[in-house]
Amino acid sequence: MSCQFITFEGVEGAGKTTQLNLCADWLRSLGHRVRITREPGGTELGQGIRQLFLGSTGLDDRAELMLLMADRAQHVQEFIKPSLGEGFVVLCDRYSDSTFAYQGYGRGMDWQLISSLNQIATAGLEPDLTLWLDLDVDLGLTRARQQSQQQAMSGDRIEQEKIEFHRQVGRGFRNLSKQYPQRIKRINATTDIVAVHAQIRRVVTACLDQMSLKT
Ligand SMILES: Nc1ncnc2c1ncn2[C@@H]1O[C@H](COP(=O)(O)OP(=O)(O)O)[C@@H](O)[C@H]1O
Ligand SMILES: Cc1cn([C@H]2C[C@H](O)[C@@H](COP(=O)(O)OP(=O)(O)O)O2)c(=O)[nH]c1=O
Repeated sequence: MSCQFITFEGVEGAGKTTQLNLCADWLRSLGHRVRITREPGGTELGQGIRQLFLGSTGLDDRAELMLLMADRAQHVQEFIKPSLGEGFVVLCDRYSDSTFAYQGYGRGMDWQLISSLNQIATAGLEPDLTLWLDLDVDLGLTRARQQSQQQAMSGDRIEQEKIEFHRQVGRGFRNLSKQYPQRIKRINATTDIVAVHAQIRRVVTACLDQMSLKT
């Protein structure tokens, strides 16, 4: 297993962005060349898609899914693949697992439909490692809503979904981690920021060590 493409996943407010930034700083301090990015919104096209995705009212489920897939297709071709090709470690805030969790489990959309579209969008590119920040949905939403309040913003369209939607998303990530135990590593995100980062260091170090054993 290579360890160059790492994704961060989890429910709203799980700490993905905070941990991704800490992980990037740490990897850079070890001498790795790192690029950070996110979905939706990792390219110029994607920034427009992100606004439509988070801000539209009355968005149809299939339209929502295809916006996400258009974002991903552009992101993979324009940013992720070239960065990997240049030898960067790419840390990405959300990727395909979010679609299976939110649109699959949350919205109840057809799994096969998502898989087929995702295969087209990613051209088969899967993460080498996925860090699943496992946090109780209610706690995550509390954190996310506090953050929105501090920034004097109302939560986005997804954050405002009803609690049962978010619970389904949480179940989705749990089931995905069972389905892909080699790739998806669970991180206990209930502890403080430093302790969560320490867990991530251990998992990423193990992944990097495995890679160097194979080269
Ligand atoms: N381990 C933690 N304990 C308490 N608060 C945290 C922790 N990690 C992040 N936060 C806070 O929770 C909020 C959401 O964190 P963020 O990293 O943006 O999560 P996400 O990207 O998963 O939505 C922020 O205000 C952040 O400072
Ligand atoms: C990538 C992706 C994101 N999303 C949602 C999850 C988030 O609510 C939103 C992205 O917002 P973002 O601010 O990146 O999430 P967070 O606040 O958790 O860091 O998009 C999907 O529904 N499906 C997807 O495939």
